[in-house]
Amino acid sequence: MTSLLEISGVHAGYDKTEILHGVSLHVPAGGVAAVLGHNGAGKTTLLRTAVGLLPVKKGTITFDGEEVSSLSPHARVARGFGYVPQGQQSFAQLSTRDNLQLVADGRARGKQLIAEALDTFPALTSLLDRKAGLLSGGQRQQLAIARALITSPRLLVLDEPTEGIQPNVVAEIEGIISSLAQRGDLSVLLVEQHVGFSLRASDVYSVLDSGRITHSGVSGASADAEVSEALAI
Ligand SMILES: Nc1ncnc2c1ncn2[C@@H]1O[C@H](COP(=O)(O)OP(=O)(O)OP(=O)(O)O)[C@@H](O)[C@H]1O
Repeated sequence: MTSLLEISGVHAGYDKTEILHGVSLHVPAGGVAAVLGHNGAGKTTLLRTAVGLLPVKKGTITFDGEEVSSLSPHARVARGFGYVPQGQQSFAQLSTRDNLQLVADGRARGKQLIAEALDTFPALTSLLDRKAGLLSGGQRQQLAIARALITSPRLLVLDEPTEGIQPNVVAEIEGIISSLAQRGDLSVLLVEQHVGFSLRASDVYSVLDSGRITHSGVSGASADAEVSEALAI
């Protein structure tokens, strides 16, 4: 598998505090890469650096063969980055429909893109008139991913999509991520704390510990023991 995203020896952080100390990983084209790690390991910092919200101090980020390390977040979105931050963010006072419409506005195939997003998340169809702030955590997460899909990303960057979500809905989100990855035209960089979920939904994994990748490899049930040991769980 060729890589869509290559992160090579990246150092990054906040002002004078370096959080990532030379992180390297790749997202296979049409595949899913999972990043696992404890709270505070630097997972969100890594995603924010990947999408351009934090500067790369050293190292490179390459997207589809082009170095994007110093491109703005906007320029990365234009190339096909879609970012779903932690916390299922959407406009709480707006309806589900308006939350989708806001992203679709101005896009040539806006209507069709909304229809496709609703095909992926049929549960949202009956919630179109409900304010986003009244949706459950799982429904809000679906809305957040649906909003990102309307931008037709080539790379979907997901930060802990199961955080704060009931176990039965976790399985649903897992199924959706797996089916998105089957489309072939979409790659996913996924940060997750659930080991089983991450290894089932991904093709490759990396374990991040204190800003360094300590373990990485091909996902699957056989990786479970190594990852659990790496995370000491
Ligand atoms: N805006 C900030 N300014 C300074 N330090 C920060 C900032 N945001 C996060 N940090 C620090 O960076 C480190 C990594 O945080 P980060 O949020 O990337 O970890 P994480 O692995 O995503 O954790 P979690 O699973 O809890 O979300 C932590 O020590 C955190 O305190």
